[in-house]
Amino acid sequence: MILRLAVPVPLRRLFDYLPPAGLGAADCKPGQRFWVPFGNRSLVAVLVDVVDDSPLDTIKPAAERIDSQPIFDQRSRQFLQWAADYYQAPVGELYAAALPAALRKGKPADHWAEQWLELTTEGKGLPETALARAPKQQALLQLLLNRGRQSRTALNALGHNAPVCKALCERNLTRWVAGPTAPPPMEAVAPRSAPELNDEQREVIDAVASTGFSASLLEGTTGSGKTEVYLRLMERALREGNQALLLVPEIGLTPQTLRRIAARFPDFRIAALHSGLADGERARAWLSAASGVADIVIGTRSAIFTPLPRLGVILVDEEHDGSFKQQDGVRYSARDLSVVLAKNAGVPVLLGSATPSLESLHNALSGRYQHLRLRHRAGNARPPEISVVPILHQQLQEGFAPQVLRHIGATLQRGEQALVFINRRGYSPALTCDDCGWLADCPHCSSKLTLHRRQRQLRCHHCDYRQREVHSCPQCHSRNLNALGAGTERSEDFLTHTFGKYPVIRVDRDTTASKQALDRLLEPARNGEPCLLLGTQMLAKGHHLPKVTLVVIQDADGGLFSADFRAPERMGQLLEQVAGRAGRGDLPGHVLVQSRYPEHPLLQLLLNKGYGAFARQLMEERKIGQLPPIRAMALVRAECEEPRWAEEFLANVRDYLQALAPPSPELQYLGPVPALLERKSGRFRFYLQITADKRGLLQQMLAHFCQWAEGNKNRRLRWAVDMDAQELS
Ligand SMILES: Nc1ncnc2c1ncn2[C@@H]1O[C@H](COP(=O)(O)OP(=O)(O)OP(=O)(O)O)[C@@H](O)[C@H]1O
Ligand SMILES: [Zn+2]
Repeated sequence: MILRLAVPVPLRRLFDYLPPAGLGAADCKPGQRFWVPFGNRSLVAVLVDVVDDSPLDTIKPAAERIDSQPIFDQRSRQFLQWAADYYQAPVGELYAAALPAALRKGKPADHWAEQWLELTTEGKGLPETALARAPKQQALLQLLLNRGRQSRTALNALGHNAPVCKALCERNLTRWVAGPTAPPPMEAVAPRSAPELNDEQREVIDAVASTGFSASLLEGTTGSGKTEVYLRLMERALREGNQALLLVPEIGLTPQTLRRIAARFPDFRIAALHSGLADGERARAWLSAASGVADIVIGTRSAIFTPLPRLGVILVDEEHDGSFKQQDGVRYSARDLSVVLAKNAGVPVLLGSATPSLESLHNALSGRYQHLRLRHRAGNARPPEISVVPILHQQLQEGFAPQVLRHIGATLQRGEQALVFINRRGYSPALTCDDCGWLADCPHCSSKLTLHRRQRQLRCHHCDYRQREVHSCPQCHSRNLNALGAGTERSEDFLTHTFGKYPVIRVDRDTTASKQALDRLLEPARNGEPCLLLGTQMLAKGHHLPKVTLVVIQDADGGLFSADFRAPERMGQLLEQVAGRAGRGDLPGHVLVQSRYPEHPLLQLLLNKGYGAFARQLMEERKIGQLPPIRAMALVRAECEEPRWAEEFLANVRDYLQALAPPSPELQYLGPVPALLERKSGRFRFYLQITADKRGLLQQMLAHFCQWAEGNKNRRLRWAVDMDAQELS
């Protein structure tokens, strides 16, 4: 008997081992983890297959079995293999990416096994009122009758203490049994009932069949009640005894989101998977999902790889969000994989957004996905009114046009809230010397350092390099240093100075180190007091603040002239999402967009016709340029401290690939070219771009290439395949 294991090393194959000493065929099941010797290291590997024979002459035994039961079920193993093939990723690394850190490091799943309290036959048969004189015992009994067995963790969280459990056990009404991991308890919230659906929402829900595979894009304007649609579809799956998976963007998984869901589903077990959890809690949540105990699984990108044995529906919120694409290591798209998983599991998947990605829109317009729409805002809210404020020859104050400042003042005076969007954190994005022209550069990247005045630091936003703020020029010693341009800190100072009577709340990565911090910061805004919110894209998504009636976009021009063909799409999404924060309650909303190019046709289209028309125009341009999503695109990336090596390597790659498949109108090569950020963390970065009519051909070529390139012996050069690349940076 031979064990075939996925070992976390950068090689695209499985590895054969003998069973650990003392274990037989019946002890080794696919999906269990093992410690295996690899070179002179010991690694955590996952058993994928048990076979009779191996092509190898000498095979080492695995060192030790870690799990008594499999933790990856068959469907998740197939899914991971599929993803490894599609993204040209080493399958062992993909398994590692699927596991939470504590399990990746080899802690046995049994460590989180739980005790469960369940009813005995006597307990089940007890008349309703039998324990009326012991109300605590009665309450516990009722809970077990209504909701089935309960984990010790859940009972503690619900306030059913040990003596009460013991009393019921002594009466032989209940007993403790060993069972699977339960999700970490959530903070208690008051249950909330659902609003009545409007007609549009009902049509959308009816259009999604409850069983069998289907993929749908829900294109629903901001504030149209998409979340309500997700909740209803989840509810339907839960009532049928299935698990629901909700994927959210990285900044979308806030305590507020969790509370909203917990309030709707008090009777179901929720496992949240996100980076804010301690290792142990995250392992607990993951195992509770993998064993089928958790009913609802909410997570960011990597949650797509969690085994879900009872999966019944998948929902992807803000499907256009860039954080669904992993940008290093195994470069997968959780959004795209969600459709594959739904297909494998035979369940519906719904991708929702007010600003769908061109990829999903293309799939919807070509009929591959069902195209569902919510065109109106839910409740009484109306769409906001949008105006452009030209700023080219205007006398600006710290980047704000005078009429914009007047509008902000008037809004606050009416007792309403204003939101100012600035897509740059820190005080100023460039520090320069007025005498000699010196500019504060990152020593490791081809980028400038951002001044963070609060911390008295200069920081690189690409590699996180930090140094003390300087007050004289390191080159000519002049003290005439000039901070150019404004980030959130600088605007905060200015707006606080100008509108001092009202609280100014700055929301960016620096003020919201934890998810709880964001919640706390937004507290005054949720309470409805007049205040001024100021922040980066963290403010653009998901927040529902009915008193925000004015949204100011300080600089709309960022995406208009970039070398990245996706930049206008991202700009459009961001502007529409930010604008969508205005007027979500009963009060009408107004959006002011400052621009140096108010006549730019794309900006005009976006502001006058909305994102839908804008995106369809971009699609026409992609057709002309034969760019994604019309064609498939992959990048081969290479980076090295020695730029020549990376460039040479990619030139060889190009020769190799062209020998396999010569360029043609259907298959085009570009590069090697330097990445938009040419140097990062001391390494020079280049890519080779391949666009193809047929995804299958691209896949085949790249699979051959990976086998060839795995032999690359230059340890200082890193290379990677980026299938369906999202960024050219
Ligand atoms: N059928 C309904 N009747 C009344 N109010 C509703 C209904 N559906 C949703 N709402 C309310 O409308 C508001 C906006 O809904 P929700 O946050 O779900 O919108 P959304 O489409 O997800 O918005 P966005 O994409 O901008 O985040 C919420 O306060 C929600 O409770
Ligand atoms: Zn840097």
